[in-house]
Amino acid sequence: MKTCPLGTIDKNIAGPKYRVLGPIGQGQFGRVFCGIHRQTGKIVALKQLDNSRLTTPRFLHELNLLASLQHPNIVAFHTLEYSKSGRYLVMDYCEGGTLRQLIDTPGQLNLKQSLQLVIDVVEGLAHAHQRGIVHCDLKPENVLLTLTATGWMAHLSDFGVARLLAEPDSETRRGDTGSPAYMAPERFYSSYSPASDFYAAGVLLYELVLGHRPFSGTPGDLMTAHLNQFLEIPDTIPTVVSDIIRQATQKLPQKRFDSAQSMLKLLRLAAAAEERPTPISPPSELPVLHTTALAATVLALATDADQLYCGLDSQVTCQSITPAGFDEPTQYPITQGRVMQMWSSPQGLFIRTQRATAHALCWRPKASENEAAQDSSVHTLGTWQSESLKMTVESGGEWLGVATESSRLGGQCQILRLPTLQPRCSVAGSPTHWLTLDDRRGIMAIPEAQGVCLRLFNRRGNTFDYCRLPRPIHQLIQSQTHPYQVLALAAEASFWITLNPLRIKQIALPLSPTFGVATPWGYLLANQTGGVALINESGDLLRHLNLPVGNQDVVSEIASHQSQLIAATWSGQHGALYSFDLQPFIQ
Ligand SMILES: Nc1ncnc2c1ncn2[C@@H]1O[C@H](COP(=O)(O)OP(=O)(O)OP(=O)(O)O)[C@@H](O)[C@H]1O
Repeated sequence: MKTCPLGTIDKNIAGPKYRVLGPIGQGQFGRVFCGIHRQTGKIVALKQLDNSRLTTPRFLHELNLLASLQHPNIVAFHTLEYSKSGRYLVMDYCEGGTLRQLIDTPGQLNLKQSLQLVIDVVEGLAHAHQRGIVHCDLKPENVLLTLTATGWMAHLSDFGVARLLAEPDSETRRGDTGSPAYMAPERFYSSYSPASDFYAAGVLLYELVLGHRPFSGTPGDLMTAHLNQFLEIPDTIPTVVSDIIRQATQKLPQKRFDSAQSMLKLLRLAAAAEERPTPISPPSELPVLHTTALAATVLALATDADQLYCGLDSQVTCQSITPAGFDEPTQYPITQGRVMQMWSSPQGLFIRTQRATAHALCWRPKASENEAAQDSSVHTLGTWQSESLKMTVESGGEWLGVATESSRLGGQCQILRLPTLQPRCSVAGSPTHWLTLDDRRGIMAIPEAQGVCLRLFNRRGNTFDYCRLPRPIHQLIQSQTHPYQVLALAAEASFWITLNPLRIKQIALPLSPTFGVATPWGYLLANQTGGVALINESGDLLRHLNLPVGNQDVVSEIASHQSQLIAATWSGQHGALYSFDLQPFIQ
């Protein structure tokens, strides 16, 4: 067992060509891993095929079917790998997880997006049916998701139960039945046809639109319901959508859609007619805990266990946060230019400043126990000349990342040890954003024609392209509790990303955030007009809130302190520092 870059598992488990990054799931026939092709850097799914649980005929059956199917809406099968630990199917990796996970996160899909996912599914079915293959086990667990510029794209997976239309009867009775909650009536009698898949697609559409399945109970209850009960569809659902569900779920197969194309035609009509935005519940107003007047705009905010630091033009103020509000501030003049960014860390406060093309990093070391906080002074650690410079300080305060742009050399990123600035490694590239994840690895966002590529780099300066996001991002935030979890803020939606193994969630937000900070319970996002969104550690939207700031006020920075949100506002002449209690909203 060796330590692999993103966790502690045997990275050679799937043979020499692939390095395993982490386990992603457990199927009936073995574990599924996220892996990377060592030579090309392509991320793949490695599906282990446990010899004891998967008989050779069953295995050859799935393999044959998979190899004959190549379509954008079917998870692509690449090859079969043999290693000491067994056989592995190598498949395209779907970073969005399963449709089941998306359905179980409320508020992520509107009707148009749900229809688009069912269109994807039926496109995949159309391809399989053309090749004489009936899936026979369509359900949200067997639909995997990838990210595209327009949202989620669905891919059919798991053809383990699939049948060939021309299969003789004896071969079809292998005991693989499918999932009763989505099974067409004839499937309970071992009969099947493409219409059986349309039935399951109708149940899937019902579940996506209404948030629950039409029938529940034991397998026996489900069989009785599918054979005898009609689906009840509320009047609130647009007629064109309820007509599709009704026709797809007719009890007699011959009364359902006669082909995938005829179902697709109606689904596309319904999606084109559906332009309603997702309803957004009105935000709750946050009660103010404390407020203090400010004479200048706050350009940067940071907090530690009991202090609040405000970067105000060419000075930093430091004040205690007490139950009664903010104490009188102590001022530290900064001689290197304007304060642009601050990081609070166990080593003290780091301050990035800028004057024209001159950039500097200043440091106010943490006061030792017998030294009064105001005794510690601010030192300049280093200066850089560059048109543009991006800096990042690792949360432990041990590593500094500096990305500079040179017309001759292109982009160059350096990792330096803090506070000595002793070089650790350098990485080529011009990231728009980057983070040092720990003392061994970091992540950078490299702009591409459409969106960004997230590139990992290690302490030796090696890089590999890890995943792509379909939209440009304007901030990358590292989680406080999981170093390999990040939130990427983008217009319209943000992305919650875990890196070991790779998993991406697109979070539909009620606001376009300008500011974001990590907290012990998740992430705190805000825009300039006082809209706030709370995201939990799993990447789910907890609450949409509003700061009761004046009409003329613009939020210029935010910070978090325990369960408080601290916000600085500026109206052009006056400013204020507010604190708000988030406790009731994060439980
Ligand atoms: N290509 C893939 N990309 C990303 N994740 C995948 C991929 N294939 C499988 N997974 C993940 O692994 C889990 C298990 O997949 P698998 O297909 O083995 O199990 P299953 O759906 O229970 O199927 P089976 O009935 O064959 O056991 C899935 O739920 C999914 O989370």
